[in-house]
Amino acid sequence: MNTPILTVSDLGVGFVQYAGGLRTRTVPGITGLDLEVREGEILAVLGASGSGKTLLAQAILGILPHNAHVTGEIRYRGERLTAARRRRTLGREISYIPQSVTNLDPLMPVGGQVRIGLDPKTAEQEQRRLFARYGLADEAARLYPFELSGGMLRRVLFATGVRDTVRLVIADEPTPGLHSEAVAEVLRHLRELAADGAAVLLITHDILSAVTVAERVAVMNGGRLVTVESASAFTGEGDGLGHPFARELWRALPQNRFSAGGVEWRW
Ligand SMILES: Nc1ncnc2c1ncn2[C@@H]1O[C@H](COP(=O)(O)OP(=O)(O)OP(=O)(O)O)[C@@H](O)[C@H]1O
Ligand code: NI
Repeated sequence: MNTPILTVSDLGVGFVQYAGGLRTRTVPGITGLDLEVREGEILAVLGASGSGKTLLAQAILGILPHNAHVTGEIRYRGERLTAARRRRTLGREISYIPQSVTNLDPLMPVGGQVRIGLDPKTAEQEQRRLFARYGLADEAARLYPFELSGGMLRRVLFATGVRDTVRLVIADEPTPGLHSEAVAEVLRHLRELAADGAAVLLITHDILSAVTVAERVAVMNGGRLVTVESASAFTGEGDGLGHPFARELWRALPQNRFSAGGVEWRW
């Protein structure tokens, strides 16, 4: 059995809001969430907009907004992921592929952004290697983000996020707005990282990407983890899915609507 890389136990994220005067109230963002990702595995986290997926990523990375209050425990390779441990591991062993290309600096050529955090002696060479790995031309290193297409920017995000030493990859919606070939390419890159032994947490609301690339699919709704299903159960009419919510998601896909065993799907 592969070793657990990331273990999240009873995670809670709440937001402290002022309710008039000095009174505050806590609005829940994530409640009682448990999950584990093992080396070499892709776990997809699937959920509608606002279900708490990005909050989960931000909680792991320690980059939640200041008004957020976190409870529960996050372990990386068996040990608590404290602020000190994050400083040592983020960008080296733990890599983050953010939801938005606005995470790139608009005022800096992309080659320089890929070299950030690399050993200065070998940074240039390593950046070229990463560009080659992600199908970016050498000359693109001198370009600014606004000069690149959406698909190329996604590749730059991979090149900035991924290091040789990586053991945990957190990718937050790496495929929106991409045409199907570019989506397949992003998924292939995630598969490669898992094949190299990394644990991959793929956050997405695209059920087809999730079931194509992941081994297991965690379904979130309203800040809670509803169920973790085997990706292979998302097939046919979804009868192998353990939880009715997962079956409903699967059967609601346009291409599955008329295949629900002769039962007409409600519109
Ligand atoms: N700074 C904040 N203060 C208060 N509430 C917040 C804050 N940030 C996020 N939330 C709330 O937490 C909930 C979960 O947000 P989150 O960004 O994790 O959703 P998501 O599943 O990533 O959605 P999407 O698919 O749109 O990216 C949302 O209802 C959001 O309104
Ligand atoms: Ni999000």
